[in-house]
Amino acid sequence: MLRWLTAGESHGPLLIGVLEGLPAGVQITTPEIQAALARRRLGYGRGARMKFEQDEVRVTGGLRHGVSQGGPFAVQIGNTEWPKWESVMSADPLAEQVSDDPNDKPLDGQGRSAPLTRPRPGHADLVGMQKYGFADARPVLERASARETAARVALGQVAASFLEQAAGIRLVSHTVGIGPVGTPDDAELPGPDDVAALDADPVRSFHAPTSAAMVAEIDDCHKAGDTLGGVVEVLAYGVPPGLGSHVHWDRRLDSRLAGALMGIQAIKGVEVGDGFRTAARRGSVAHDEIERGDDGLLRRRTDRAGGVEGGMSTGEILKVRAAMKPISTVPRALDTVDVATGEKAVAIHQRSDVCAVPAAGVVAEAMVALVLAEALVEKFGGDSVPETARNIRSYLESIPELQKSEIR
Ligand SMILES: Cc1cc2nc3c(=O)[nH]c(=O)nc-3n(C[C@H](O)[C@H](O)[C@H](O)COP(=O)(O)O)c2cc1C
Ligand SMILES: C=C(O[C@@H]1CC(C(=O)O)=C[C@@H](OP(=O)(O)O)[C@H]1O)C(=O)O
Repeated sequence: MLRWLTAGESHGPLLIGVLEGLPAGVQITTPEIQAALARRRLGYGRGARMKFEQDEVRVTGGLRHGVSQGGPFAVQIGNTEWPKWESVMSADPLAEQVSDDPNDKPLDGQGRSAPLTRPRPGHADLVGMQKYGFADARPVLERASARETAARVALGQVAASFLEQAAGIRLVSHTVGIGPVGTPDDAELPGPDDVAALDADPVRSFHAPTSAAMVAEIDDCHKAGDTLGGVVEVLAYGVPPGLGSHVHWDRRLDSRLAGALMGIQAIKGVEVGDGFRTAARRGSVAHDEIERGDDGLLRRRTDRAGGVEGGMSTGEILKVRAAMKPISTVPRALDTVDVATGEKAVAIHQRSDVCAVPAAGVVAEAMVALVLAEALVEKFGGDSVPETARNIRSYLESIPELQKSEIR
């Protein structure tokens, strides 16, 4: 069983990620995790914080000399902004605190401690205050913030290394929509060797004309004091048939992928394969017909299903999309109510991303890596990478000749 947890606040000293159940023998280094985190900070339209925030990575468990040891993998990601937030986010009571009320904030002379009482529509502020009994949105936004996704990307990089080393599975993510600008449906799909080119594109698009239109849309939106969402796609190459299961809803690979992707801040919709587009087709052109190739292997003529049938991977390219709503901290601030006075107000805004869709793609890739790694460990077990790899080989060999299919 593979499990993962994150902890830490957006403006706290650091984030923590723990991955438990990882086999021994995964080769991974701190600079590789650092590089994965740098990819998450990429993307035209991100705000001021991403320019100066340096993710300070420290692996504190599970790794020795660049190789996983079978125990829980633990990573810390320091927030370089922490010195400015030390008193606002102090874990312990401050010496100058005068009240016992946990909602009373001591002044730190920087204005950061002022209670946030003008909840932003679309963020977790208001309902989080109601639910947890806070008079201030600070503690809510600190954990609702997508800063937390840095920890997931660090863990996802470990999962991705395991997938590649044990099973030859490689992942790619790219942006397919920003606001109203979308990549044409017949555009070429990026492959695993295109990751560097994608990371070099300002919006992580694989289609040059669309990329330019996306950048123009972000510029336009920025000028208008507004924000944007969009759609990202994650592709996994080399996934063997049989991950997940048809036998129970919570064992289905598509259900687990959808849950993991919907668990990313601001994701409002998930598609597996052609998803909603398939719903508009007739059955004769909605499914992937099966044929036998000259090499004797079965294959699908198309991949409309996105590599999942009956809740199990088919061996075709796994394709999932996630739709992100526009950033809710809108510079031209939205109407709200000041819950300290009951008066009409505009929502809090200090700084924010205009568009974080390219970063969300990197986070989505990490979530897919974690789900696939969990499904791989579940199906093939193994306490070490060679043992998992051996089990995969033995399973693939055991499939009867007339049922053997291509793995793409
Ligand atoms: C990579 C990434 C960056 C984000 N940056 C911001 C931001 O700068 N400002 C903001 O208000 N929301 C930002 N968000 C979105 C909020 O985290 C999200 O709207 C909030 O958690 C509420 O969304 P929910 O209703 O889906 O939980 C970002 C999300 C992601 C995935
Ligand atoms: C810090 C990150 O994203 C943050 C996500 C976020 C939000 O509300 O989700 C709000 C912004 O933070 P701040 O309010 O401190 O400027 C983003 O910068 C990150 O991705 O590392």
